[in-house]
Amino acid sequence: MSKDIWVIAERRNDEIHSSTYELLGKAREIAKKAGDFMVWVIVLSERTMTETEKGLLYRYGADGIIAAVHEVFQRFNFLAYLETLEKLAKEAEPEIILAPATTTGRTIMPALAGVLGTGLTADCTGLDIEVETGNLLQTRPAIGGNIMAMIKTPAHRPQMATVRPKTFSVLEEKYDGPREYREIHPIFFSKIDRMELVEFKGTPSEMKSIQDSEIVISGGRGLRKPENLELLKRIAKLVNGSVGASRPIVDSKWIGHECQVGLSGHTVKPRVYLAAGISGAVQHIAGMQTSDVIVAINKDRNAPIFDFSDIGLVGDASEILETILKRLEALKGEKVR
Ligand SMILES: Cc1cc2nc3c(=O)[nH]c(=O)nc-3n(C[C@H](O)[C@H](O)[C@H](O)COP(=O)(O)OP(=O)(O)OC[C@H]3O[C@@H](n4cnc5c(N)ncnc54)[C@H](O)[C@@H]3O)c2cc1C
Repeated sequence: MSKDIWVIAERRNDEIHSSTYELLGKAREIAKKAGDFMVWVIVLSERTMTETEKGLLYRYGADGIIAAVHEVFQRFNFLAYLETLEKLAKEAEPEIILAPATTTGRTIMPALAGVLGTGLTADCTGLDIEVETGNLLQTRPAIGGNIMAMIKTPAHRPQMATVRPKTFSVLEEKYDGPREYREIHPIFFSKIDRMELVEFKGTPSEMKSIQDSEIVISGGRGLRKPENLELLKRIAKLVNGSVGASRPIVDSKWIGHECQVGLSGHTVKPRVYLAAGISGAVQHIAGMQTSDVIVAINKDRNAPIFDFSDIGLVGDASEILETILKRLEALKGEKVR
């Protein structure tokens, strides 16, 4: 009998979020290495899935889909999610359960691990499998990001982990597996209406989120004053990118936490990451080191950020940013205010 790896899908704005496809890619890699695993995606939705949605999940690595359909899943409902996932997991007994470390994943996975009597490794940055034992090798930063811990769960099943979005890449080659589909319509036994959604506040929508952007223009303490963030914003707007930040300037309330890159912020993997006035502390690097091209601006030529950069510019951040801005404006032939 095959063993199962589950990926719990993240849905946002009625779509499967990219973090689900990233986890599917990693689950596929683990299944291939272990040999006898099947990869399932668990989708909790208020409606039946379309053929296009199913096709994408299969293409990106799923052998099968379990869709739990109920109107309550229109929004995240903790009790309904927990009851459904607990029941499914107790029936199917998967070996491994993975979920994105999003607000939903971070809320439901610890509770699910609790009711299943197993452990959870949160915010993993690497996953692998020990083929002989089937133990999941879960890597995550520890002690403020200064060491990487490798965690195994040999005595309990399922093995559960969350992984930050943008940590893994989606499968490049099309996967063509068995394509099983099961749909269930849960009946709830606990009082799921004990929780009421009072209000839903999305993140400010004037710019794309840093995790969804192909270009992230980030600033750190070397910007010296909040007004210089304006330069980052104008450059980001011209290149259709987003503004990121190091932790000190988020702590100083120059910009919101949704923009923080790093260990206690977000992980990003854009095509271009520009770090202006950021020293390159290990906790910041943890959130951006897999970006395709890293450009750093720093007045200190020995700043650690240059060890991780493809292009390094030594000089004053605001002066260099102004030059970049002028050049971009000239190239575009327009002035964006
Ligand atoms: C548990 C934990 C979690 C953390 N999580 C995060 C996280 O998620 N994200 C994060 O960023 N940090 C995080 N930190 C903080 C981290 O350790 C660093 O303190 C932080 O990243 C430093 O931010 P910075 O580079 O902006 O500032 P600094 O380290 O002060 O660096 C400023 C840089 O700007 C340069 N500079 C100064 N003036 C100029 C100028 N005029 N022009 C150009 N360059 C100039 C300096 O040479 C220096 O390199 C965390 C720390 C801990 C302990």
